[in-house]
Amino acid sequence: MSQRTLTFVTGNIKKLEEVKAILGANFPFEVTSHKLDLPELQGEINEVSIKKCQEAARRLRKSVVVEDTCLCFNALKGLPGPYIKWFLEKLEPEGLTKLLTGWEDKSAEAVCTFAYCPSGDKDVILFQGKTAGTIVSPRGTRDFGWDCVFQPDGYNLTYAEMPKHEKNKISHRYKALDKLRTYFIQNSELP
Ligand SMILES: O=P(O)(O)OP(=O)(O)OP(=O)(O)OC[C@H]1O[C@@H](n2cnc3c(O)ncnc32)[C@H](O)[C@@H]1O
Ligand SMILES: [Mg+2]
Repeated sequence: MSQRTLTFVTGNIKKLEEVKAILGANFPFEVTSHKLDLPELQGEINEVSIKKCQEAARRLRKSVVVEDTCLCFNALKGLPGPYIKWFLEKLEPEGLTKLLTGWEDKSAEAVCTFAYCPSGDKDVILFQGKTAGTIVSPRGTRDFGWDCVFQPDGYNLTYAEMPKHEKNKISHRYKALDKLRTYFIQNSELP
């Protein structure tokens, strides 16, 4: 019997790896990916995800899942937030740490938002997960975004120093996918 598929639209291979590892074999849908670097509008976190999802569904003409990840510094009232990609690209991980030099508060929140746009439907369903942590000087591997500067609360290791399966048990992405998984198991006739 062929398994139903869920199309995850992303230009980021590391995200896709984590999504597959976290959902694992028991997820009732096969996750296939479509590489598309979508335009990301400015706005609040949920708004960015909703627009991104609608655009992906419009372009591919089918139901899709997209994901947007934010890194929010509390001292900066949530910035860089959805703009973290561009901050990271220009400043590199060292620069992210330096951004907080003038502030005592180094706390931050990693926020992951999956958005599901059922085919032909304007309504977008969001699944969000948050993990609190501290911004530190870079430590660990450099293979995924800002992992080397984010130390989750309760750990002495940055995400980049943790084995992948440890990160995947506590991460912002894990928490969001847990909600998405529950939804798709309860609505297994979708998409
Ligand atoms: O095509 P999409 O899915 O949008 O992929 P992207 O790489 O553009 O990703 P975002 O727009 O969500 O921007 C988030 C930025 O944060 C990085 N990032 C996302 N998840 C991360 C994680 O779990 N750990 C570290 N960096 C992460 C990612 O590499 C980007 O630089
Ligand atoms: Mg993006």
